[in-house]
Amino acid sequence: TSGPMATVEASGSDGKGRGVETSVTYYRLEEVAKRNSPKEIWLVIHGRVYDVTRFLNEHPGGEEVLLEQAGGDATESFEDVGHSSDAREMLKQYYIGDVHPLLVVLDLPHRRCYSLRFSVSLLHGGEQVLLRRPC
Ligand code: HEM
Repeated sequence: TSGPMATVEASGSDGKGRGVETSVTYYRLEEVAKRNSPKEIWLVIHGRVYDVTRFLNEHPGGEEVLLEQAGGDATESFEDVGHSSDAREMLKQYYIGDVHPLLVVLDLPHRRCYSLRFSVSLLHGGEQVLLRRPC
């Protein structure tokens, strides 16, 4: 299979009488893993998927570090650098969807080692969960 696993649209009220609509596209980890070359680079940071292809030659930290993380979970390396709030703000322009939490969990028994973070809430702003089996 290919393409995003699902797009979930939700609408509701924000409690102040205003309508709120949210749309989240969920990707399988295998889909992300394919985008691992300079032609197309996707990264996962805190359970969110970013297409950083057009950011590659603009990254102040260089292309190399992004290529190293391409197609995988870059949460730890992104946080280790101590990126500024400006850098965190920039993430938004490259956001394309989320990693689906349930699929990630189901896939774990097949993996020898892993370190995965994702947000539990269907909508944004949920708790972060870290699942880890060290290599
Ligand atoms: C879309 C994701 C990313 C964005 C938007 C981003 C953005 C930035 C920005 C704006 C800076 C300048 C310093 C700052 O404002 O903090 C920076 C520096 C840097 N970034 Fe990233 N970055 C991303 C991903 C990564 C990843 C995955 C790594 C992996 C190691 C990384 C490593 C670095 C390094 C080493 C520097 C240089 C720090 C320095 O020279 O002081 N970045 N990045």
